[in-house]
Amino acid sequence: MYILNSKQIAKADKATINTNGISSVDLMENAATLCFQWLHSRLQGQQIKIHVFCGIGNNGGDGLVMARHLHQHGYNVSCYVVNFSDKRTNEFLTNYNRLKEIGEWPEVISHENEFPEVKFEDIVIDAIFGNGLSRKPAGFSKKLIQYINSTKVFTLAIDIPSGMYSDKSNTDSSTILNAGHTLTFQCPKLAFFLPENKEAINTWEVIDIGLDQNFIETLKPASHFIGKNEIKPLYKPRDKWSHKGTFGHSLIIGGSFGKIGAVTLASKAALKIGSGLVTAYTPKCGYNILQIAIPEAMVEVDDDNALKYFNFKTKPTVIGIGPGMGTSEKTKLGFEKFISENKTPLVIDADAINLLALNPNLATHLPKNSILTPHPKELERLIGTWKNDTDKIKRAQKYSKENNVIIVIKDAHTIVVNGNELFVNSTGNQALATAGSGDVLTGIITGLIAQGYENLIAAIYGVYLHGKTADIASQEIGFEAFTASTILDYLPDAILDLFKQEQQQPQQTEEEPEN
Ligand SMILES: NC(=O)C1=CN([C@@H]2O[C@H](COP(=O)(O)OP(=O)(O)OC[C@H]3O[C@@H](n4cnc5c(N)ncnc54)[C@H](OP(=O)(O)O)[C@@H]3O)[C@@H](O)[C@H]2O)[C@@H](O)CC1
Ligand SMILES: Nc1ncnc2c1ncn2[C@@H]1O[C@H](COP(=O)(O)OP(=O)(O)O)[C@@H](O)[C@H]1O
Ligand SMILES: [K+]
Repeated sequence: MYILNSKQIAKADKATINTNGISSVDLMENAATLCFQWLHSRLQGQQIKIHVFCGIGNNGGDGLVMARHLHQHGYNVSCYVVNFSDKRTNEFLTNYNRLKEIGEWPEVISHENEFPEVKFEDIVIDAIFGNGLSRKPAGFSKKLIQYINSTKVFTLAIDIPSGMYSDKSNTDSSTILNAGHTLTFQCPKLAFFLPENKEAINTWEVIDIGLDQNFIETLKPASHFIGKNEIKPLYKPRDKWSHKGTFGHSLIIGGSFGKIGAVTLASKAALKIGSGLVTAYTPKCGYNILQIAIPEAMVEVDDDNALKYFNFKTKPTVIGIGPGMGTSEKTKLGFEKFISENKTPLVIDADAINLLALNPNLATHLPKNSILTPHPKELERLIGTWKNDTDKIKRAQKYSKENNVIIVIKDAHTIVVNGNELFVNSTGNQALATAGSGDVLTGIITGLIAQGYENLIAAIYGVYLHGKTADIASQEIGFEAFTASTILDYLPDAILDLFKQEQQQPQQTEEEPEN
């Protein structure tokens, strides 16, 4: 599914109206009615006080439509116009009149003295600012957002929490409404996945308002939300006559004294995802550990307690390098020599990223489409300190383009960056916040490339499956007891799940609407 930016959404709105013979007011009526139905199916007429705060643009228009339906269904609702400007859109005015026609006059709020009392047990519908936000809220609209936030009331945001831009940073979180749930139109917004918005975005789901898909294709959107529908077609079925040689040879380079576990986990993961052969290349101190821990793997050794020579004999299909490797001087020198001579596809993680960051010229030697898998701290070493999360993405895109590499920005929402393209992962949860889970990801991606998955696909697919293990396992064992080894245990379930029930609407809510 595409992630459209605010300009693309506005264009798609216009194109749908122009070519599909639907008026803008009808598009709004459909969109907002779906939002009303979402709430109605949950409340079933309960007399909870509902406050609908409407701006003066089309987001406000949505709020007015919802207020009308809520009144007509007998809810206890108060509707307010947040009068931050004299401009009103036609669709707003049409729905303002429709509300008046049923005898309901919205209250106009033009000053902070006019804020209604909002109680914790009420419900707020946030239709103040939507996709047309052009600057951060100020004055009494900012105060209103802060007031609503201070009540901790449940807030249903329409399209996007007010004060949040869909595709760029508003780093002043005090000007963003904290939504309990967001009903977003047509597609998820990039802002939902940025750590800086973690207070404002909680659960969300997409409301399909039927924008013209053919037109959206012509926009060639560069950002994608990766769910099961996107992943399933990537799966490569195995031929009956295939043999271990068909599925490539992964070489995992890493480990140092006290950190052989990292290379062990990555090697196991490469095997478990289906690499035909796996060799671990590690310091001598790792030999017995690896041979005992993984009977399926071969082991080659380097110097005593840390890597130095990087002179393995294996001829691998792909190399995963970095887990547990350390950054000692001898390892650094050996690594630099290795990178400047190596031509084999690479997955670069952990200390290999740290060493790359220490010597930026090395990146020019990386084979095209090498994959880097930094966690936030490693990313900062690589691309420098960012001002905000959109700056972070821009810097990663620049690094990716300059060096022809793919960057996997690991986080609660992992984003795969390939030049301008972004692939936002939909799976994973806080169970993965455990030592070694990144090492396992390195092994998974390496093992996928060994089997013939293209590098970009291996990164997207690997990140999805890695997260999926946590989604499945946490239903059965919770978060705490999940360890990096649990990822390996649940990889079979994650793969088989691709062929189970069809994907539902992308959403981050646990319940389905009742009919
Ligand atoms: N048919 C359709 O198109 C459909 C659209 N839909 C709905 O429309 C929404 C987009 O509507 P929209 O474009 O009218 O923008 P919206 O966010 O309501 O307000 C813009 C107004 O706010 C103003 N403004 C901005 N920032 C400000 C600030 N900080 N402080 C003060 N003022 C500020 C801005 O002023 P300006 O920037 O021009 O100075 C302008 O007057 C979209 O999110 C969805 O909910 C759905 O119904 C589906 C069908
Ligand atoms: N809260 C979270 N939600 C989802 N995924 C997470 C969360 N915390 C961590 N992860 C995932 O776990 C992995 C952690 O990687 P990393 O920090 O490199 O671990 P390690 O160095 O211990 O191997 C990444 O894939 C990251 O996306
Ligand atoms: K809103």
